[in-house]
Amino acid sequence: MENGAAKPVIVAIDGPSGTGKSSTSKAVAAQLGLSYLDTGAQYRAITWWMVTNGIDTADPSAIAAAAAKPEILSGTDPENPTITVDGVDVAGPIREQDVTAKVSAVSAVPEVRARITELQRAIAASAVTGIVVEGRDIGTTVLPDADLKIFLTASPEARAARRSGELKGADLHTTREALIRRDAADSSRKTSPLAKAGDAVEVDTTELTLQQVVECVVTLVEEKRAGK
Ligand SMILES: Nc1ncnc2c1ncn2[C@@H]1O[C@H](COP(=O)(O)OP(=O)(O)O)[C@@H](O)[C@H]1O
Ligand SMILES: Nc1ccn([C@@H]2O[C@H](COP(=O)(O)OP(=O)(O)O)[C@@H](O)[C@H]2O)c(=O)n1
Repeated sequence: MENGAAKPVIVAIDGPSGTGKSSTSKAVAAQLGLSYLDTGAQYRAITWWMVTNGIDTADPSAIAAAAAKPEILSGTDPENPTITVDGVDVAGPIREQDVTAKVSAVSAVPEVRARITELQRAIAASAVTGIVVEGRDIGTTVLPDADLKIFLTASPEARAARRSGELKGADLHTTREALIRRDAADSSRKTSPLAKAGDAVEVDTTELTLQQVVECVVTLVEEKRAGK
């Protein structure tokens, strides 16, 4: 664009657990001066609130009835992403095992998805230079008009090895089984399941370093901006 600021660029990055969405999205956003939104953290935050407030996460109607109650705020600086629920910093607790085990059940409830999707669209619309939004249904449902859609994949073995590395030596087999179970639940739910958008670029990260994946996505964004 000649005069004034460039049009904000919207990048959607989806894929199963451990494919590199968060690390790639943060690095791409930081490199390109864009905002960053981790939508998985929002679903984890609402799950944390349900657990903390004694809501039965196996009861979809109880979850639906409480879905509007917590106030979830996401900080979108890729160098320092933050997440609070009713003013409480939950960045640590939302990564705990109990929340991880329950998040797929909570995120499958349509009232939860409607609430969180609305938040995500408002955040994306207010990003001045643009935003990288990562999750499961960003390209298909949340931001179907995104300028660029990426779908990251990797073998279950690579994903489990990455996750158990993070969880400080957690058993590889158990981690792999838990990942596969969560992916199956996320892919088979009725409301906006984990899926590749028809116009998404698929990148298999199994044999790539994080740096290679970041370079690949940065190049794709730059090509889009140049109108290629
Ligand atoms: N291409 C890659 N090669 C090796 N490790 C990676 C790669 N991409 C990400 N990782 C590592 O794998 C772990 C999970 O990555 P993360 O970005 O959290 O995945 P996701 O957001 O898809 O669950 C992190 O420890 C990250 O540093
Ligand atoms: N856009 C999104 C993002 C996450 N989620 C849900 O939130 C969970 C946690 O997402 P996450 O990105 O933190 O997952 P991990 O990278 O920790 O595996 C997923 O397993 C989904 O159940 C979703 O339903 N839709």
